Amino acid sequence: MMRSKVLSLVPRATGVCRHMSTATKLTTVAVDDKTGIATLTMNRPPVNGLNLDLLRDLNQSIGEVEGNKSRGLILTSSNPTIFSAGLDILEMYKPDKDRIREFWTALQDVWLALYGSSVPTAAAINGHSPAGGCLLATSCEYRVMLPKFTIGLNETKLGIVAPKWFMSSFLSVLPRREAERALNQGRMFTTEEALSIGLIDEVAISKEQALDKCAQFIGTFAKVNPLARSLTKQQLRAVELQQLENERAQDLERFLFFVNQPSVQKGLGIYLESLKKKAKN
Ligand SMILES: CCCCCCCCCCC/C=C/C(=O)SCCNC(=O)CCNC(=O)[C@H](O)C(C)(C)COP(=O)(O)OP(=O)(O)OC[C@H]1O[C@@H](n2cnc3c(N)ncnc32)[C@H](O)[C@@H]1OP(=O)(O)O
Repeated sequence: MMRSKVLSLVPRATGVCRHMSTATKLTTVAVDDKTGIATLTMNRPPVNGLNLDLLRDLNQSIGEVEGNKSRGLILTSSNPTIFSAGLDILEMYKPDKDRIREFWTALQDVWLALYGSSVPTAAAINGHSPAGGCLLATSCEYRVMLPKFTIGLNETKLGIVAPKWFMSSFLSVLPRREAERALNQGRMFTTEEALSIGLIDEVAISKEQALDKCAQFIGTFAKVNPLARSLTKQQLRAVELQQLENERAQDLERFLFFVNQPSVQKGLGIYLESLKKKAKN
């Protein structure tokens, strides 16, 4: 059955996959007709850096999945080695004063939509997932990761501070003691370390297997009343969601104040240079 504007038909392992009405270019949504599960793929080369445009497209795609009665949402990346490199540092370095407000507001929107999503969510982490990438993954209810990649909130290593709501997602997955130590250290975990600490739920040997495992997780809710499940999830997550809703404006001002500090700008500039030098070598 056609559930939205269909742009193309692409066969997948589980069923016929319908590409939905994503007029956007940096994300795609494909709904499997057999399972009813939507796969949301980030596609912003080279590293899925979360800039304003990708954040806007993520918002639109999450909204689309919420609206099209999908049974669940799997978040993944089209890049074979990077889930997301986190926030695009170019948005924060020597920022345009209007754009950076829109950027942070769009990031808040993405977190509220994903962490608060009414459908079951899972991340197929098919590559590195630092900082904002880890935020996206930990906002989902389940995580499956491929071997030999890294994940974590490395902000302190960059001389920046993860906001409270980044920490909320992290704390919804890790025990407090582990989360506190990792956040203070800015620690990046290998896939194997992430599994042993509980930051991810499973390891998969391929992206296909990761998507299947995510679909299996979402399938575990098949016999659960959807309204009861979604109200339960929303109650469990309500405190953190409400806190950001209540403090959105202050959170934005705190971010702007912090990011515009000369020492923070200097640190971001040095970090960007080091990334570029690494890319050249
Ligand atoms: C009191 C409370 C106050 C609170 C105030 C709030 C304060 C601010 C909070 C901000 C929170 C920030 C969250 C973030 O997400 S910051 C971003 C963190 N991300 C990283 O550290 C990742 C950096 N990248 C990497 O480690 C690697 O690139 C990666 C492992 C992802 C991939 O490696 P690979 O070797 O495959 O690719 P390259 O390193 O060669 O990169 C290719 C090009 O992409 C550029 N790049 C990479 N990452 C970023 C990025 N995050 N932003 C912008 N650009 C990025 C890299 O420079 C290369 O570019 P060129 O090809 O032009 O050289």
